[in-house]
Amino acid sequence: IMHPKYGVDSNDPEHLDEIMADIDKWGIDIFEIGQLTNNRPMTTVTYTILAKRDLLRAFNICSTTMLNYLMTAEDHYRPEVPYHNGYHAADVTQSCHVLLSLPALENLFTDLEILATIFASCIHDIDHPGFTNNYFITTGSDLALMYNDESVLENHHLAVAFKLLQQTDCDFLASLPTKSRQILRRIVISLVLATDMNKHMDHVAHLKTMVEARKLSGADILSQENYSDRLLILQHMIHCADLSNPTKPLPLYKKWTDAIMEEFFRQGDAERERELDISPMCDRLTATVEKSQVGFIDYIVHPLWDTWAELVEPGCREIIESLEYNRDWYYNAVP
Ligand SMILES: O[C@@H](CN1CCOCC1)Cn1nccc1-c1ccc(OC(F)F)c(OC2CCCC2)c1
Ligand SMILES: [Zn+2]
Repeated sequence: IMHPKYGVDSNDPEHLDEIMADIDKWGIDIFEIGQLTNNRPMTTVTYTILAKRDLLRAFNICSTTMLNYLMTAEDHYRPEVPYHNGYHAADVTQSCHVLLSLPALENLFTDLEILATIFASCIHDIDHPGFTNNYFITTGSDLALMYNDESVLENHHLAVAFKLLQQTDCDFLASLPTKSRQILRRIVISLVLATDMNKHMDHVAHLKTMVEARKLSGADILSQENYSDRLLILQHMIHCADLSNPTKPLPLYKKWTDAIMEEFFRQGDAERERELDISPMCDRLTATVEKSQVGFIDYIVHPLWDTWAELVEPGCREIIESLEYNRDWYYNAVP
């Protein structure tokens, strides 16, 4: 059967054609894609990328099954959660798609590794409840009990995503040989676990070590890195994509900031209600949004992207410039 061009129907196909022409560009408007597809940004973006990269054909994936999985997965993101919903999933997936195409990474990854990265990105926050790992741990939730306080949400996202494959007509990996399924599962688990902010410092340190080692060995291009280095690069890539909001065009960045702050404030409201300590930046009565973004960029986002930029230079120059422009904008907006 034939499917719509981007996998989903649109109320304005011509306009969607225009927007989707930028699918390979940093700064595509994910919010507009959602408005044109009845809130299906994740399915639209992921299906388009997999089809464009010819991965559906490469792995003999049935389009109907792929779309069944993507729609079901997108239905398992919670629309009432301000930030961690299908729009964020679409954003991280499309950002990884652009990073995978950087010249320095050309011909480095296998099709299976690329499929795994796109799959991991689109499900990496599935069924996110809109509260942090720390909230579930300190409130002694069943989820923290289930995962022994270790990467609680990330383990949950993985379990939900793989469970959905067991639904009839959703197993888009059915035609993969068992060995490939096992390799893909291994990569997806490792990439989603890598999005745990607790792992941030280890990431940056580990990638810095690899970049330094390559400098010493004089290897000027990334080629045929060993498996563990390739996996490390993909882990860093999805983490960069997850923390890429401050590197996007300012109007988009501001929308992401409004969304995450509302999500954090709702957690702060719940903590106040339960007479718990209110987490940093979660108190809507005392928050300093602009100052927090400057700190977020200076201490977390810029150091992370600086390391990445060194690995893939000069592919990220514009992205870093956009980040530095945005940082100055928020710095000057501090009341
Ligand atoms: O929570 C963040 C890291 N923690 C580290 C410990 O201190 C508090 C912040 C990362 N993270 N994790 C999930 C979502 C986000 C996250 C994503 C986009 C964010 O801002 C903007 F780009 F939209 C964002 O901003 C928060 C509020 C002010 C500073 C950080 C957060
Ligand atoms: Zn995320």
